Amino acid sequence: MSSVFGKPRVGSGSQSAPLEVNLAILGRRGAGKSALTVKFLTRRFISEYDPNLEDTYSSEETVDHQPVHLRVMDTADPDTPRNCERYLNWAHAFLVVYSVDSRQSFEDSGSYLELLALHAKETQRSSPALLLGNKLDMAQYRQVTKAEGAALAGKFGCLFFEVSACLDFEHVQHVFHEAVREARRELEKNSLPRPLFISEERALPHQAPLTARHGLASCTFNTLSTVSLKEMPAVAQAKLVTVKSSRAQSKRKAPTLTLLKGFKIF
Ligand SMILES: Nc1nc2c(ncn2[C@@H]2O[C@H](COP(=O)(O)OP(=O)(O)OP(=O)(O)O)[C@@H](O)[C@H]2O)c(=O)[nH]1
Repeated sequence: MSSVFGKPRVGSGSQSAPLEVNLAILGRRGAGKSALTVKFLTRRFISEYDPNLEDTYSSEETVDHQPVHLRVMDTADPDTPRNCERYLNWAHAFLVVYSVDSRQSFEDSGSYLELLALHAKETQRSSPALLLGNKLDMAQYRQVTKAEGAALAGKFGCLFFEVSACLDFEHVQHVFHEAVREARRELEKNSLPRPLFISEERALPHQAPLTARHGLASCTFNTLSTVSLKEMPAVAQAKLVTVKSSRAQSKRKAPTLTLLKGFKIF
């Protein structure tokens, strides 16, 4: 299992091994994280999910003619984010989702973006985030304007899209592929040769864990509670379900699809 979650590889052409990209979907409960994930993987909109299940799915994609092994973690933070390090340290890119008909979900998305910014500062390693205003089909009940979404994204320097999990698949796919492109850019940047330093070996001063220094892994999220790192499950324990999108898209080839969050898709 550990090899499944191994080190990312950056390839440049279709001949090379697939690029491996881990993508985490964050957002308040009910924002539509599962619906978007399932839409992307299967082209279908499914309206009911078990909100307490968190799964990581795997899909073979082709982005800009390059094969990509994409893993998508559909997170399920309870009312307060818990054990955020499980995705902060795992993902190469993040989709932060709010619902255009929920002001509260928009505010929470801002807190998630702050959490990501703080983590990037702390680790000196930034992972791109994309902000998604979901449920565009519910625009008549808007509580968040498009301009507000764009402004929040601008504040954190991330891409912004309004989408709907129950409208066209192509738009949702485009957003996921944009996340792959962003992750790829970052991975390529990090894989550039770095200057070589030869320094005297010295014991590192004791470093307090990230949690203790900035309260980051404790995921203080507005008024949220503190979380013990010991509770954090290893990512490799996450259930991995492989959905090949080409098969998923064909009813004939895949009469019964792999279960997603306990739901059979026919
Ligand atoms: N109209 C509409 N409803 C949506 C859309 N996306 C999700 N929903 C509905 O919103 C509700 C919540 O969607 P989920 O996908 O379960 O949301 P989530 O963010 O995964 O929530 P948790 O699983 O609780 O973390 C469900 O009833 C979905 O059917 C959308 O784009 N449009």
